[in-house]
Amino acid sequence: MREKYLIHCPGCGRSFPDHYTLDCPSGCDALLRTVYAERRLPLRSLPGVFRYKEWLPVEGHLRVDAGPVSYASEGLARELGLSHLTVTFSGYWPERGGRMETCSFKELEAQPTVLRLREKGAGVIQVSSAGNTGRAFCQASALTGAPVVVVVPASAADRLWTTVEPPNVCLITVDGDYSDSIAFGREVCSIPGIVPEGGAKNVARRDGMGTVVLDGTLSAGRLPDSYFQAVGSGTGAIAAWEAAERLIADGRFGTRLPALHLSQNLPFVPMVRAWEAGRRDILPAEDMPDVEASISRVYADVLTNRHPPWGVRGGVYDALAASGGRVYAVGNDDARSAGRLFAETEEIDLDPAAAVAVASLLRAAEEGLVGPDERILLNVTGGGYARAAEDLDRYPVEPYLRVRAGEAFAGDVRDAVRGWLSEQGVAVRA
Ligand SMILES: Cc1ncc(COP(=O)(O)O)c(C=O)c1O
Repeated sequence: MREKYLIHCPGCGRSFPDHYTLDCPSGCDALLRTVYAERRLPLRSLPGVFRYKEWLPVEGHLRVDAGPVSYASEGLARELGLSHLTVTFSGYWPERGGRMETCSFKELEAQPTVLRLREKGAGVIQVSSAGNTGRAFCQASALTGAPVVVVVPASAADRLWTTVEPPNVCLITVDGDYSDSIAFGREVCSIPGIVPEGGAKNVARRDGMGTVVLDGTLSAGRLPDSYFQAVGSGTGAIAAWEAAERLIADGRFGTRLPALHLSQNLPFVPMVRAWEAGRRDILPAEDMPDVEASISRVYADVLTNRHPPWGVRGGVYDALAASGGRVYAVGNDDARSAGRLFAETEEIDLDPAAAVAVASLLRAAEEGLVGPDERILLNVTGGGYARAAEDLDRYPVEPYLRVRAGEAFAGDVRDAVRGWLSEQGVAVRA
């Protein structure tokens, strides 16, 4: 039987079967990609994101309604003088079919990732997050029963909730920032049986996010000329580029890559600075000066990733270069007023990150960086929190362990996580 997909390394050119593979076995510094046997996108009559199952690295599917929804904008499009604006919305908006109950596109990543891991029998997944990603994985855990270890800064713990109970989550809060949580999460993965979710390296995350471009393109009938998104790690932007390449190879939707228009929130804009300086490297002193202070001042704090996959082969720099893209540094006031404008014209509330993307579109339209008749895809990466609060139950995820920044992952702390793992029926070696 032919394989549904293979993993391909753009570094050495080798292709191989997937064993939940995150890195090239030859050690190449490149993001691995999936290559699907089906070149033409077949659609499945399945719910949510699994409609695009043939281009997801999974065999089965989950019975979950959460997927991207796309529509031709009228209100915002009129306001901006754009004749072909497609909005692809990830969040809770039942009137439009939006059923992502944790309200962000991180559910597009979490569902195929949890399923891929289960199918490959790779172990229990570990996720470090500042909020939306962790919440999406808690929800995936609650829906599937899959055990998940989530590490977050203590200040973000109240962002972790689900709309169904109970998630099977070992929540560890770290009394420090997002970087401390990432460092602690790495140590947790030293326990055999716990595997890192892999971030941008994980093809299930990228292909899940790439469904935004699939959905927006099918809705509009052809590939967009321009694609707008706010970026923190930029994984969604890489995913958009890869999905667009697949649609070009499909042959039915156009031949040109959409230009990526990527935005970050001032004053923390490392990718904007590195791009404007024409650099493949992010230099902390130049691109992230006063890092703690600037992170504390942004409106959309989910965009404050200090280690984005920028210069790696197949990363964000390459995606911008290949597509002839642009970057935008958006101030808090502009983001807030763009969020209000969206709520007035489209009638749904936005995640602050999505408001940053809308602000970049406003600027592009005002400055003529996009033409009035261009076909535009706006990736609204999160929203509908107010709507969800009216309709849905909310179950907070309680911390299982609380640790200090820099605390060693040893002794009682390590034993506690091992104890939790064995409760899940995972064999834990000494
Ligand atoms: C709502 C929302 N939009 C955009 C982003 C940026 O995504 P990425 O970090 O993959 O670039 C995030 C990241 O958490 C997010 O939660």
